Amino acid sequence: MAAHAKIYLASDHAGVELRKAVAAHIVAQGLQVVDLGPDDGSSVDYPDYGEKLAMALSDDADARGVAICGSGIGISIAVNRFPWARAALVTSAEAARLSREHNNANVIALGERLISQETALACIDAFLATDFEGGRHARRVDKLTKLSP
Ligand SMILES: O=C(CO)[C@H](O)[C@H](O)[C@H](O)COP(=O)(O)O
Repeated sequence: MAAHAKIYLASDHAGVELRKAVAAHIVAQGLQVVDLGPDDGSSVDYPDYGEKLAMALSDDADARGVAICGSGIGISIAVNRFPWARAALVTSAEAARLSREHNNANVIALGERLISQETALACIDAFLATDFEGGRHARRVDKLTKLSP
């Protein structure tokens, strides 16, 4: 990942605690975080924060995103409504690594209610440290971009 790249974070109410832990973890590595909220655990709707995150990535090809809700499912569905987003919902560092190597994922989605903080941070580390492999995977990712009904 480019050293100057921004990492945007967003969650719903069920992802606030993990999002704050992820933010601190990334900042401690000297990387740039933009936290899109919400600030506290008052109930909000994941489509709204998925949209905020996707829109923040719309004109920044180097940027990455972290999307968190209770399961990671709702917010990953929301983010993937936007054609420039490739959000990967992962539960292991191995899956996070593959999401970068094979899928060039620009967003990692996590479920605060389903995985431990330790696993989540290991997923983040793998996601940030891994480059896209290109080659045959580039052909497939290009096809993803062109898919339409
Ligand atoms: O989208 C989800 C479930 O697939 C997320 O886990 C949400 O965070 C969850 O639905 C929120 O549920 P709550 O009962 O309103 O806290």
